[in-house]
Amino acid sequence: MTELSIPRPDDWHLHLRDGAMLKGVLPETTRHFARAIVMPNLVPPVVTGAQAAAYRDRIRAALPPGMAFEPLMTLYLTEETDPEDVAAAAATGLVRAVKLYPAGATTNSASGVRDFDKVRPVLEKMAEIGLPLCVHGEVTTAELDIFDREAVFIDTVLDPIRRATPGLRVVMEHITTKDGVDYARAQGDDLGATITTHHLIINRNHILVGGIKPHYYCLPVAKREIHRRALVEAATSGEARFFLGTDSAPHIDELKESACGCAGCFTATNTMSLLAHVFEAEGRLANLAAFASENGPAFYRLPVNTARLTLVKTDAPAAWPEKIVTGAGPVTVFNPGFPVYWHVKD
Ligand SMILES: NC(=O)N[C@@H](CC(=O)O)C(=O)O
Ligand SMILES: [Zn+2]
Ligand SMILES: [Zn+2]
Repeated sequence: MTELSIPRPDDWHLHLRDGAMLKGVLPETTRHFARAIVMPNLVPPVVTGAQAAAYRDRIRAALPPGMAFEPLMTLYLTEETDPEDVAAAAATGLVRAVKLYPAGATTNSASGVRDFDKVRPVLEKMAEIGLPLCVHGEVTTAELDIFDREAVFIDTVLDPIRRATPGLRVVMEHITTKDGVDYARAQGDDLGATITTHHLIINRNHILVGGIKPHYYCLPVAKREIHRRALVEAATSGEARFFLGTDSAPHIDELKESACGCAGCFTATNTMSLLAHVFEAEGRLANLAAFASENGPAFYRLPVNTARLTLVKTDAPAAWPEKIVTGAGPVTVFNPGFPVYWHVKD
């Protein structure tokens, strides 16, 4: 097949940041995606309904002229979050999910949750109203090996939270392990899991072999090849519980290429080309629509987009800029390290 038409995709996990960075990276997403679940880990974080409304307005103001794009807002769960504020923000459709960051787990997560008993009333309210909880699933215990943090989180935090809060709808964000895939598959339809573009392409060798590659460093960190294979198999399976969340997370080069480089891969620009490549290599191009365009809306109880996106395979490799120039500084686009022949038709 050399041409593939799918419903316009959505990104169910995206970092847009704010200010000059927002302005610079937003067109990279809106070019291909109709909607995105926008992560709330700004500094300071988006905690209240009023802050989410103000952030949504800043995103709308930064949109390229004439561009239709719907930001789906999230709230950053803190130990002080007010269940009534969450419910009010969800009732108007402003807020589509609440994000749980264990304190210290990732970029800008210092205000995250330490004591899960403190957020129990919010979780119970969310279960009542059907509002999904999006979870960064890594424990932060200092002694625990960074490659084991997701698997241990599932057993010691995620599963107990779900058992204690019947009816709570949960999205395991950016799963990176076979353990995550297996756990997701064993649950009912109240659990979904997003998979990023880059975790379908890199394993931990890509970060470390032949010199350290800061642009491949993200959290959760890429794992062994058996885990990448499990993610590819899950993403391309067409199963309803797995959907695309790019976790495209821009950081300026200066902060990535540093003695203490920060976590995040920027994939908004070339995600659709990369996904078509991965799905074709599995012989599962027919399931790309499910993963990128259909399963996410079904989980979030939203309609599939009526507009469409066409991908074309050509003899010449697809080209994209090595870096996006933003007012905050240059942001390096994720480089898969191999040529990709699929590109999005204008
Ligand atoms: N994924 C990352 O490596 N970084 C994200 C945070 C996150 O999603 O954990 C970021 O905000 O930069
Ligand atoms: Zn995360
Ligand atoms: Zn993220």
